[in-house]
Formats: sequence, structure tokens, C-alpha cells
Amino acid sequence: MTSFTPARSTADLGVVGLGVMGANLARNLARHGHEVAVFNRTLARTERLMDRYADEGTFVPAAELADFVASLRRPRVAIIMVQAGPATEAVIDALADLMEPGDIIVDAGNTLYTDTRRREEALRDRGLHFVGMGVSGGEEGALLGPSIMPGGTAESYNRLGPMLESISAQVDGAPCCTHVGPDGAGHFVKMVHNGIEYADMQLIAEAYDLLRGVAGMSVAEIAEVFRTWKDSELDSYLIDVTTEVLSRTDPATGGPFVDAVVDAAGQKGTGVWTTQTALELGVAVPAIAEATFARAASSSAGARLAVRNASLDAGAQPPALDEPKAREEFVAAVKDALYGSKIAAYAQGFDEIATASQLYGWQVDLGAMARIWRGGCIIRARFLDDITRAYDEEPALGSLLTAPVFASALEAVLPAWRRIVATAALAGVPAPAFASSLAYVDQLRAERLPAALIQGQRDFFGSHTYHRVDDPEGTYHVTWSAPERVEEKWA
Ligand SMILES: NC(=O)C1=CN([C@@H]2O[C@H](COP(=O)(O)OP(=O)(O)OC[C@H]3O[C@@H](n4cnc5c(N)ncnc54)[C@H](OP(=O)(O)O)[C@@H]3O)[C@@H](O)[C@H]2O)C=CC1
Ligand SMILES: O=C(CO)[C@H](O)[C@H](O)COP(=O)(O)O
Repeated sequence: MTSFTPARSTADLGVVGLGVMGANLARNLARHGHEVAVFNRTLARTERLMDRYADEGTFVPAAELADFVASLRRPRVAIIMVQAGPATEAVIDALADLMEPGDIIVDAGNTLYTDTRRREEALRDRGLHFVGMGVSGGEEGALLGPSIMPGGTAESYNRLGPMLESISAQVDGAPCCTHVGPDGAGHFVKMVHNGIEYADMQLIAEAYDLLRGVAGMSVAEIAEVFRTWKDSELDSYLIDVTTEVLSRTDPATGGPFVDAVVDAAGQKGTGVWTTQTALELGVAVPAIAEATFARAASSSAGARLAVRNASLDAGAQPPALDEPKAREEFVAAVKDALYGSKIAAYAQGFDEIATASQLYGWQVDLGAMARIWRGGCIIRARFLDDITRAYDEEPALGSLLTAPVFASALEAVLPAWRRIVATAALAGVPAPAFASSLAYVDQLRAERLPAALIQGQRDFFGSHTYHRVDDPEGTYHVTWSAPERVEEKWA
């Protein structure tokens, strides 16, 4: 077994956890001229990194965590890249015991922001900086340039920022990294990034399903449709990924790869967190929620089998799209529905960030978030430039739906979007994210909502009270159980 004994305290920063993300992040840092200390619980991973990549830059490997900490220059910076939860907690505790006031511990995993807030407060009391940092881009991004979303103090960003900005993706000469805000702001923004990722993927999947199930197109034809959408406002990494996946032939069956894959979508939890958090904050994120539920429904094997065997097929009838022109129009309408739904999904995600930012006093620059998502991350897309411009023009934008660029786009796509949602329902092809995104727009644009009826129902069965249109500040109740049913003003 190799015995690493670092002798000097010169490393610019260190990485703990040399799995898929940590090893590639360490290599990216070393390639950019930073001296990087590396440590992994299982020594074999550290040895493998040194065997394969030592010549890419200056690494300082350590077999013991204490040696790792000793190899860092002051104020020390240690980036943790391990699984969220108990693993991250254990590494933070061990590092904190070895570090000194002014040192910086960075959690770069996908951690729930409430854990980050709790840890930041606890470590602050010990004089340590704790930075919750979102990193997106997968294995390739970590190595070649991810999108980086650090939270924590401005002071810690002064030390960390230049190093992080040097290794992040760059778009139009600007780094895809910025200080998001204090304590849990970085992890919150990364969580919502992933929620939007879920919604975007589900919307693309629904578009594929409609082209296949309603228009009767082959997988190869659909791959070509997605390829052409790259030359449009839908241009994005996820559209590229989709084109690649749909273009693959399965070597074993000779058929489309997508038909050889079990149709049960996995998830590691960030979509659930985004949805749960939105519910707690009282923010509507139906596209993200439906995308998360759709993964759950796809994985509900027992329920799917039972319902499929029950043959609940009544009324499901795809329209005839035999004529090439009719099919062409349908493809164009699906594209419109996808674009409209995508605008709605991003509006929901940004609303969730804005709400949390206000609640916690983070002062997140929403335009800057769209800017740092333009490169490196999974949701990178041309479309994000429009979001940045929208917030630059009107920083206090109440909803992205009202930014002139998106309001006029919605005007253009809404008619086709409505037809697609109706057609999906009539054909019996599930399109929950398309439908819920449309309902979201309709809810927000409605003059009156049936919420007034719900208030009446709540008052009837639980004396939960209501406000009157002509006295919105007053609190009212009807004595429903008394024969005369008198309205009383309670406050
Ligand atoms: N994979 C991806 O695309 C992305 C992942 N992330 C996040 O990055 C983090 C790491 O993910 P990834 O690199 O994929 O994971 P891997 O499974 O590849 O690596 C996990 C690492 O965590 C270490 N580890 C696990 N438990 C402990 C523990 N109790 N104490 C010390 N070290 C421990 C492992 O060490 P050992 O070798 O000893 O087991 C290993 O180095 C996660 O939080 C993930 O959510 C973020 C963005 C994208
Ligand atoms: O963090 C990421 C990207 O930034 C991962 O791609 C994401 O965690 C994948 O999540 P899931 O396994 O739930 O689809």
C-alpha cells in the first residue's frame, strides 16, 4: 500500500471524496495550475488518481485526513464531494475538528439546503466558514468546466471565487460561477436547477411520446425532429442528449435503444426536495411536481400492471394523422407546446428561488443564475440568455411569464399548446407536465379563480373564515349551522 506523507502546507485547496465528481473536480483544478491536496476514505481511489493523472498538475495526496489538512495553505479550503446525508456529515465533523478559525469547508455535493443552513450556523460558532456549493455538469462537466453555485459568506468567496471561476465553464468570456448568496443559497439554487432539469426532461419525454403515440412516427423520425429543433429557441443540451439517445440502435435487438430500456425512471431525490420545498414555501411548481410524480408513476410497477390488466381504454382515440400535412402541423404544434411549457416550468423554478431569497434575505440575483446556467450544467440552453435579459431589464419581475420576450412567445404558442393538451387527453396519451404547465398559465391569467368557492367550503365545515372582495382586510364567517346563516365580521 502506498504511504503518502505530505511535508508542506502549500496546497491551494483540497478535495475529499475522489469518486466520479470529486476526482474530476480535483483534476480540473490541477489542470488549471492550482496545487490540489486529495484524500479519499478508501486509499485505493487516491492511488488510482495518482497512478493515472499525477502528471496533469500538482497533486498532494494524503492517506490520513490529518495529513490532508496539514498539507493545505492558510486559510485552508477543503472541498467535500461525497454523498449527501450521513456521509457528508461525518466528513464535515472530522474536518472541523482538524481545522482552525478562518478556514473554509465546502460541501459540493447535492445537499438539502436546510442541512446547509444548520451546518453553516454551527460551524460559524466555531469560527469556520461553511460553503454549500452546487456543482452541475456530471462527470464531463466536473472535468472540463461545470456550472458552480457557491453559497456562504462573501469573505469565503473572496478566497474561493477566483479558483472556482477558473475551472467553471465559460460562456461569452464569462465564468459560469458566481457567489449566489449567504448560507444555504447555493444549495437551494442547485436544488431548483435539478427540479427544472426534471421538468425539462419530462416535457421532452412527453413531446416524444406524443409524436410516437399520436402521430405514429418512428423513433428514427422523431430523432430527426429533435435534431431540427436544435436550430430553434428550443436549442439546449437536453435536446442534444435526447437526439443522441433516440438515434441509438440497440446492438442486441437491432431495434431502437429506447425500446430496450425498462420504462421506469430513477431519481436520487432532488426533484422531491424541490417539490417538497415549494409546498412548504407555498409556491406553485406544477411542472416540476408532475415531472417528479411521473418518475414515481413510471416506477409503480404493481399499480401499472393492475390498471393495464383492467383495460381502462374507453374513449381513448388518437386522431387520424395520415396526411403528411396533418402530421407536419402536429409536429409544429408539439414544438409550440414544448416551448410554452418550458417557459412555464422555468418561471416556476425562478419563482421558487425568488420566494426563498426573500424569506431568507439572500438577495439572489436571478439574472445571474440564468447566466451561470448557460454553460457546464445539464439545463444549459440558448433560452437562458432571454431569462438573463428579462431580469436585467426588470429586476423586480413578478413572473417570468410577463417578461416581454416570454409574453409574446406565449401569445404565439398558446393556441397550439391548448390543441396538443386536448389531443393528448382524447388520445389517452399522458402529458401531465404539458397539461399542468398550461393550467398554471391559465390560473395566473384568470380574473377570478374558484378558490373563492374553496374558501366558502372551508368556512362551512371548519369556520376557517374568509375575506370579502369589498373588505379584503376584514375576516368573515357565516353561521352556516344556524337556520338564519348570518354573516359575522370577526376581525
Ligand atoms: N454524479 C453526478 O453526475 C453528480 C453528483 N453530484 C453530487 O456529488 C456527490 C458525489 O457524487 P459522485 O461523485 O457521483 O459519487 P461516487 O459514488 O462516485 O463517490 C462517492 C464518494 O463519497 C465517498 N464516501 C461515501 N461515504 C463516505 C463516508 N461515510 N466517509 C467518507 N467518504 C465517503 C466515497 O469514498 P469511498 O471510495 O471510500 O467509498 C467516494 O469517494 C454527491 O453528493 C452527488 O449528489 C453532483 C452533481 C452531479
Ligand atoms: O445533479 C445533477 C446534475 O446537476 C444530476 O444529474 C442529478 O442529480 C441527477 O438526478 P437524478 O438521478 O435524480 O435524475
